[in-house]
Amino acid sequence: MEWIELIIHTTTAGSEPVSDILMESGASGTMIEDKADIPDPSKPHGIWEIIDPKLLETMPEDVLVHAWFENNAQLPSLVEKIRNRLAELSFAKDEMGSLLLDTVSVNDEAWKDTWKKYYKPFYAGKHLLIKPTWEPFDPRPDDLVIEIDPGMAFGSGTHETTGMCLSLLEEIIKGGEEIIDVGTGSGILAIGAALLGAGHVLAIDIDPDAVKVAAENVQHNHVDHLVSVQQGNLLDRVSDVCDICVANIISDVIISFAAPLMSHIRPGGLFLCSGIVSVRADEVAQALKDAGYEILCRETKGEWTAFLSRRN
Ligand SMILES: C[S@@+](CC[C@H](N)C(=O)[O-])C[C@H]1O[C@@H](n2cnc3c(N)ncnc32)[C@H](O)[C@@H]1O
Repeated sequence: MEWIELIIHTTTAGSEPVSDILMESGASGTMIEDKADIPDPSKPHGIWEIIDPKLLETMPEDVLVHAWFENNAQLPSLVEKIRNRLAELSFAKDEMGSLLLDTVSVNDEAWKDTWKKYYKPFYAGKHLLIKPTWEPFDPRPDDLVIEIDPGMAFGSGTHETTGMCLSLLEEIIKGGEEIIDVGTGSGILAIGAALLGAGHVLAIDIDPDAVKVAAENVQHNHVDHLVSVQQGNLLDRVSDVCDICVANIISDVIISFAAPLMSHIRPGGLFLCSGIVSVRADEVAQALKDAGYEILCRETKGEWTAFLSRRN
């Protein structure tokens, strides 16, 4: 398969809106390259030790947003639409930078390696450390390390929607819960839940490639006795009932899935949903309330919203 990498030149202020345009256009992943994200190495900083000291010297002056798309017949018209949305963005907001768009062709192997260049260990929540499988790193004694190779699946942990789920899971898992992870992607949330003390996690994805990647990651993290991975459309072939359901999927799916999901959550159980573009958050909140959930918390990061709700 051939992949096309789009590179947009912008500013720190422009990086999130540009990244959101690319994700909403169907990018397999985005990566922001911004010098401002790198802590000053001369000052003591908890995470500097996990960043390559040479990184800063090699970084470009512009903020670059990289995004990867499968090369197919629709790509030229998609790139045109992205150009139009970037033009609208520069018109609507100041300080977005040049918004120049470069394209680079990359084959499957090169795509994997490109990702790897930017993917470094980082903390999501207080104790959850996301570590690419190939990166050496000495964790702190109380760290819970999720080793991930996302491959072609979504779920490196760098996306806001995943980050919000991980930190909320860290707050709500007390130990022994039965959990269903709908749209598991790389398996990152399922593995995190298992490390946090869940009794069992059922991880489901519609995409067979994601199921394969998730199963490999589950095995790599030695939680295969706690996590079962299976292919399926939402909970179509599932009869399990859980204490917590987590779903990092798009708004439309959450809206239509909230009511039927109820019968899979025990009374008093929790539904954690993410992947909601904030402009649609009120619509999702209404769907949750209409289905009978009580919203316990609403979190926003960048342009994204997550809800923690309870089945009463
Ligand atoms: C945004 S990714 C989330 C991946 C991971 N859980 C995370 O938080 O990073 C959404 C995942 O949902 C899966 N998905 C989309 N529609 C689905 C459906 N109807 N049933 C099951 N999985 C679905 C996609 O294949 C994708 O892997």
